[in-house]
Parts: sequence; structure tokens; C-alpha cells
Amino acid sequence: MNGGLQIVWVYPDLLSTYGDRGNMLILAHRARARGIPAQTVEVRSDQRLPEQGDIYLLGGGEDGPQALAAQRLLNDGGLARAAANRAVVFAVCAGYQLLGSSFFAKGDKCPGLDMIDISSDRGPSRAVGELAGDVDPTLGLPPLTGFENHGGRTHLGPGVKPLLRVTTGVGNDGVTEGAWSETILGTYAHGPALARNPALADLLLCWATGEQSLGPLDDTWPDRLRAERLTAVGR
Ligand SMILES: NC(=O)CC[C@H](N)C(=O)O
Repeated sequence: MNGGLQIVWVYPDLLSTYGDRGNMLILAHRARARGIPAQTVEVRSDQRLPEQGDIYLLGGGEDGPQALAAQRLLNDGGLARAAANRAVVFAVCAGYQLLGSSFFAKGDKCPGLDMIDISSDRGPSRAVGELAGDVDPTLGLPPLTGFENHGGRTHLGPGVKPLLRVTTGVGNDGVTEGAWSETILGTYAHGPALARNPALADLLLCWATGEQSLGPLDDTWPDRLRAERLTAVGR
């Protein structure tokens, strides 16, 4: 982090469904509100990814754009190199699946970036609706709330931990949701996830800045949103 936080939105032209770009806005806002300068960079799929970013964000996408994004990210190689240098990666849905060894798109098995120990196949039906559950206690976060819409199911290897135990929705397989390892975290939660889960945004900011904690913010509005969404699923 040289003089400020660089937040990179990866391939807005391919991976950006259900308001996932909001994750970038939330991170920049919550950093600046703590006096941490933050710069946002949007990198299209025909451009090289910068490797000095502090946080890389990937969103959801339909099968075709997802497969193309994976191919271009594999050719580019920058995301894997940045993560190997301990950049933070936060990936949603299609972006989450393509960080693993393989995923399915339009019936074909596609190679992923193999950055985390997951693989995805197809489920018996599309998972659409609210997604909620209890986050891995080692992360110290309140329950997660999000919205999911995916056909894939994700299987976790021993190299990653699930992000949460599902209480509503499907996530990876109806039992667990998302995965994390070191400074890479993936989830099926749209919403956008970081607007619905500001504590998760702050965790990513702590990982990126090396801070143990960040000063409190007025979270009246996000708290209202969380209460409304969690009440809707009986929590
Ligand atoms: N919303 C998404 O990103 C969908 C991801 C993937 N194409 C699937 O259906 O599983």
C-alpha cells in the first residue's frame, strides 16, 4: 500500500451482475471515511491487469462471459501473481468459481485459475434467492446476508475453509457457502455483498492495510438493511 489503497475492479465488461460493482464503491467509501486514501481502477478484459493493486474484486457473470474472463485472466497471469504477493482478492459467484481448478459453463468443463482449492460443477437446479448463514467464527463477523443466482455447485478441498454454514439458500452445496484462504475470499453472495455486510468490507480492508481494526462508522443505514433482510429469512 504505497500512499493509498488501490482497489481494482476486474473486467467490468464481463463480470458485474446484480450490482457487484457496488463492492468497489463500499470499500473505497469505508477506507476514505477512516482517512485512508483509496483509488479505484476498472480494468476491462482487453487490458492488462496491474499487479500492484491492494484489493482485486471480481463479480458475477453469465456462463459465456465467465468462461471468457477465465481464459483472459489465465493468459494475463497478473491476478495470480498479485495474490501470490498477498494482494486481497474478493470474488463473487462466477468470479468465485473461476478462482478454482475448474467450473462448468454452457455444458463445458473450463479450466480455472487454480488460485484456491475449490472446483465447481453443475447442480440439479438453479439456486436463486436469499442467502444467509453463520460466518466462520475465526473471522469474527456477524451473520452474512446476500442474494444468490447460480447453476453451479462448489466443492471445497482441504486447502480452504468455508466462509459460512448456510441457514437460508444453497451457496456451495446447501450446507456451506463461499471459501477463504489467506487473503483470498470467495462467495456466492450478491447484493452487493459488501453493502449488506459492511463488517466483511472492513475485514478485507484490515487484510489489505495490515490494521488489526478500523475506527467505527455510522452504520445506521447498512444496519437497517441487514435487519430487514435477515428478518425476511427468519433470523
Ligand atoms: N451469477 C453468476 O455469477 C452465475 C455464475 C455461473 N455462471 C453459474 O450459473 O453458476
